Amino acid sequence: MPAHSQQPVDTLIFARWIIPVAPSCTPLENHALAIRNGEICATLPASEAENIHADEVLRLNKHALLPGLINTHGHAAMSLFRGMADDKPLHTWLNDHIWPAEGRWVDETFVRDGCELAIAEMLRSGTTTFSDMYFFPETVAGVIRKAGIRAQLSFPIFDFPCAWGSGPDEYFRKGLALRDELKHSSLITVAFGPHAPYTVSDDVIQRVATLAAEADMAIQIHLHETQQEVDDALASSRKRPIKRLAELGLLGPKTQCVHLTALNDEDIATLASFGCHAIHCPESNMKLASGFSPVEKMRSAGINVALGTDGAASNNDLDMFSEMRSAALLGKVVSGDASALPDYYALTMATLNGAKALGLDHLVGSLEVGKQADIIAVDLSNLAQQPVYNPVSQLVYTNLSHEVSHSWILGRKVLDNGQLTTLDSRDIITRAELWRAKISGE
Ligand SMILES: CSC[C@H]1O[C@@H](n2cnc3c(O)ncnc32)[C@H](O)[C@@H]1O
Ligand SMILES: [Zn+2]
Repeated sequence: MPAHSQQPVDTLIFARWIIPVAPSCTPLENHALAIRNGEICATLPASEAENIHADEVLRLNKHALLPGLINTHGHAAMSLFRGMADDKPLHTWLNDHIWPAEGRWVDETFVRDGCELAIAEMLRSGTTTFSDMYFFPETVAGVIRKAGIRAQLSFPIFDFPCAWGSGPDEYFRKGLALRDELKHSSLITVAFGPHAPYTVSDDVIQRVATLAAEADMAIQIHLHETQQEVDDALASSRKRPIKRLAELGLLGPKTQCVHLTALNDEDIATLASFGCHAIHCPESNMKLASGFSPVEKMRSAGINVALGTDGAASNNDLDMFSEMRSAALLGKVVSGDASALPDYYALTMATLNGAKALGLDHLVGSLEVGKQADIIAVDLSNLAQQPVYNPVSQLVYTNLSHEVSHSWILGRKVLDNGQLTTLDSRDIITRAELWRAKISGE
C-alpha cells in the first residue's frame, strides 16, 4: 500500500492538469497532489486519490498545478523606483538617475516598504522563490519571514561606501553575520553579491572567492551586461571581464552570472568549463538596450540557464510569466530559428533551472515526491486561453500572471483564491504612494 493512503495528509489538491517539470513537462491530466508536513507526498490519478483523508481538499478542475516560479535575479526594494527613469541606456540610467536616487532615499524603511511591494507582486503572479541583491539584506530577511516566501539574499559588495556600510570590510562582516543568523532558516539562504566587474577591484574579488569557497556559499554578480562593459575592460586592462574573473578564482559551480550579453565563443566555453550558472533577464536587457544573450548557444554548451526579472526600475514588473514569454520569443529572434527556446524549455528555465542556479534543486523546482511543496495553481478557463491543446503552451505564450489563484510555499498557503494571506495589499499600496509623493517632492 502506498505511504499516502496509510496516514491522512494536510492538503489534497485535485487539478485538471499537473505539470511536474521533472522528470518532464508532460501534463498529467486529471491527477491529484498530496502535501504532508510541507512536502509533496504523492501525485496520482484523481480516481485513486478519492479515499485519501486530508485536512483540506481543493478541487481545481479548470487549473494547472505547477512548481512555483523562481525569479533568480532582482533588486526588490527598487520597486519604489518603478517608472522613475524609463527609456535610458544602462550607464545613464545607473549613473545619472538610480545611483543618485539611492544615495538620497535608500534606508531601512525604504527597503522594508519596497520589498513588501515587490514580494506582494511576485506572490500574486506565481513566484515562490526570488533572489535579491540589495542594501540592508537583514531588513529584506524580516519581510521575507513575514511574507513566507523563499529567497536567496545576495549581500551587496562594491569598492565604495553605500547606505549599508563604509566599504568591503563592513560588507563582508555584516553579510557573514547575516549568514550565521540565518544558518538554520528553512526559507532563506545567503550569498555573496559583488555588484559587477567594474565596481569591484581585483583584491576584493579574490576575497569574495576565498570566503565563498571556505563557507561553501554562492556568488551572484552582474556580468557582461553590455558590450560597453566589455570594451571598457579591454581598454583599461586588455582583459575581458569573464577572463579576469576566471583568473581571480571567482568562477565555479556556485557562481550565478547575471545578464551575459556580449559573449564570444571563448567566454561561453569558459563559463561552461567552470560550471557557472547563467541568469537571463530578457526584459531588462531589452528595456535598457543592453544587448542579446545567446541563450541557445549557452544551453548547447551545457550551461544551466535560469530566468530573472531584474528590478522593477528596469523591467518594469516582476512578472515571471511575461519573462518566460519574452525569453521564448527573443530566443527565436536571436538564433533566427522559430524552434529555438520552446515552451517546455522556457518553463524549465523559470522553475527547475532557477532552483539549480540557486542550489535549491534538491528542495524545489519540480513537483516530485519528497520535494518541498512550493506549488502554484493557474486558472486556464478564461477566454484568452481557449482552446487548450497543450497547457504548457498556454502557460508560456498567453499571459497568465493574473490567473494565478493559489500558491503554497513549504506547504503553507500564501495565496488563496487570488488573495494574499500574509501581506496587506492596501497598506502596501498606501505606503508606495507616500514614497512616490516624497520622492517627487510633493
Ligand atoms: C549591489 S546592490 C545592487 C545595485 O545594483 C544596481 N542595479 C540594479 N540593476 C542593475 C543592473 O541591471 N546592472 C547593474 N547594476 C544594477 C542597483 O541600483 C544597486 O545599486
Ligand atoms: Zn540587476
